[in-house]
Amino acid sequence: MGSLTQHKLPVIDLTEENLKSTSDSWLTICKNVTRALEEYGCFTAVYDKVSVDLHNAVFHALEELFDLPTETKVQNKSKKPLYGYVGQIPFIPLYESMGIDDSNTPEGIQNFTKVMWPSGNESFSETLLSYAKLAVELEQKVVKMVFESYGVQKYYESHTKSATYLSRVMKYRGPKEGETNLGFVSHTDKDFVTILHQNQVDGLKIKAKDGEWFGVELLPSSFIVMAGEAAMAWSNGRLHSPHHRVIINGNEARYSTAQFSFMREIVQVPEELIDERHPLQFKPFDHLNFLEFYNKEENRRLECAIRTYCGV
Ligand SMILES: O=C(O)CCC(=O)C(=O)O
Ligand SMILES: [Fe+2]
Repeated sequence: MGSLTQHKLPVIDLTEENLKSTSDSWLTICKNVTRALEEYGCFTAVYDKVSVDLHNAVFHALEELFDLPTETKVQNKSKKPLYGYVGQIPFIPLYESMGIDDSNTPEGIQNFTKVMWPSGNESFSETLLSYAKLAVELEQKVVKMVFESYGVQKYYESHTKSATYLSRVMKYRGPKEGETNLGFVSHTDKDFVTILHQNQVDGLKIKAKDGEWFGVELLPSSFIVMAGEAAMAWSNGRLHSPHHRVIINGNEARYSTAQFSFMREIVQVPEELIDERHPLQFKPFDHLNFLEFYNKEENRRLECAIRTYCGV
């Protein structure tokens, strides 16, 4: 049955220029951001710090990366669960991805680059690092806004210090005749906040709370900001971590980047977010241990892994 609601993802202008010139107060914008993350679990952020040139450079760099032989790409490995190469999976044949740990630091990028190009690739490293730093800025801006709107800004600094970033870079090739167009299966992110960006090929689908799936169209200056299960637990269930998947229509390859934030320190619900109307829903948890838990075969299909892991 079709729904009467035509969902459209909220679009929030987070450019410096808009934040300076809008008649809305800072707190109003913070509340709009938080409301979008409560209602849809994500929104489209307009953010022009990533120039069109940098956007183009990132996706050229990713074409060069994915053109490497599979034997090289599978060398992207990590001790951490879910951090390395993913691809060659029969039920999602279009999908391939690699993880760059600490992508916002020169060391993180270099560690990745030297595995892919043992003799170095300065332009790849520079491009990806510049991009990751700006994506982290966007993530931190959004997290600050959420903390302020909940009146818990006093925890913002320690939260930021605890955050580490993983960039997952992805390629979805166009489907061949008769092949599935499912790019990636429905899932929720397991991190705190994800920043998604893509080349000119759309494909991301979001599941609204009423169960309806809807598509997202993105410009080079727009990013999807999405709450992961860790943010949902931290907010004591206020923020929504949405199911999403990727469907590829047409033959053009889609490239995208997902920047995930993971916490080094124990994550816990601020006491300000617990009261009679909002009793504690999640015990304090270790983010990396949660990933280990989710990585186990028997836990991969849980409806809400974080609730099973540390729900009260
Ligand atoms: O490619 C995309 O737009 C989404 C990727 C995604 O959902 C993920 O890596 O968790
Ligand atoms: Fe995702």
